[in-house]
Amino acid sequence: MNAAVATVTLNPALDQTITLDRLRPGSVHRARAVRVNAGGKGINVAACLADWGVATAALGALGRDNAASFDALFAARDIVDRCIRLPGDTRTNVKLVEQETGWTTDINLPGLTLGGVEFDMISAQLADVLRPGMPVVLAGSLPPGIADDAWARLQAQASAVGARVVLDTSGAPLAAALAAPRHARPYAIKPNRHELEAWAGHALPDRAALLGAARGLLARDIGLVAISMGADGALFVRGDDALLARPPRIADGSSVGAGDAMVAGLTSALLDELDLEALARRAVAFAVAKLGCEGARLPQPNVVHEYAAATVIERLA
Ligand SMILES: Nc1ncnc2c1ncn2[C@@H]1O[C@H](COP(=O)(O)OP(=O)(O)OP(=O)(O)O)[C@@H](O)[C@H]1O
Ligand SMILES: O=P(O)(O)OC[C@@]1(O)O[C@H](CO)[C@@H](O)[C@@H]1O
Repeated sequence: MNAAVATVTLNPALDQTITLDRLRPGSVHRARAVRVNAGGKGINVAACLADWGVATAALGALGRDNAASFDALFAARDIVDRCIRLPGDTRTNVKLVEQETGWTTDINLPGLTLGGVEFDMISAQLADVLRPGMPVVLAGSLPPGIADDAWARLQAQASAVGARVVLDTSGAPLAAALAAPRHARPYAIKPNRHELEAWAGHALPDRAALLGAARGLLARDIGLVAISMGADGALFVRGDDALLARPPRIADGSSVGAGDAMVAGLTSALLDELDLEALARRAVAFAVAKLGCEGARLPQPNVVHEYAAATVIERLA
């Protein structure tokens, strides 16, 4: 199968979600429930895209010793498995969900150490799937052993063949990717508000500040900026157009993976060459739809279409 989209996850994870009444640091807890899902940002994006019917290849590095959940996910969703396997275990990230408050506490581990050889193997896998115009999602943190410019380097590789990079990362790797030469910058980025504030180095307290930051990024040749703001929705800015998209319903419980579903929706909209409003509706609808499901999963397309139609759009001057 020729993939229409590729996702790269350099630091995937098994997500262990533990439900508690309430987190009380320093005390013994009796968990209500636990589940484990194959995850990591790019893997989650691939899973949502596959549910939407987009032929997707997942690239990255998995530990050989606990790869079964990933193998099962790829097989069940028809995701093209382009992940290299390394000795050892993929990290397990712990998500503590409090029933009383609805809060989630994430404990994300560092992950398997990768070296230059492994990075080159992943880059070779990417070279093999890249096509002009193809959306390529680069997502998540970088594992130990990988330099901060890893996303910037894969971005340059993808841009060189005319692929469109959708970047979702934070901290130093985001800064390095945005500082790349103009022709090798990402086509689209989806920071959440806090990630963008960290990159900007100051608070972005209101809509005007967020819009200003987004326009500053467009001026650096980023084609599309989506700033997610949790239950408040997201700001989408492209060219002269800017809008705020609010979810049609507020979901309870863990919001883990909502951002990844949003990236998947945005990516599918790029494939379909949607205009900005339709893209924003699609992206928010994917996120809201995912919030009703366990793990990285979308419900039937008609549910997503209903959420897209009900997403509230406000055009910004
Ligand atoms: N409680 C909620 N109810 C409805 N929609 C939500 C809620 N939380 C998030 N969303 C939707 O999901 C989108 C992405 O959420 P968020 O801003 O939390 O992303 P994120 O920080 O990248 O998430 P994560 O890293 O946990 O996947 C939001 O823009 C919004 O559309
Ligand atoms: O440590 P990173 O790479 O920043 O984030 C990893 C992670 O929190 O992201 C996904 C949710 O977005 C989870 O599946 C996974 O555990």
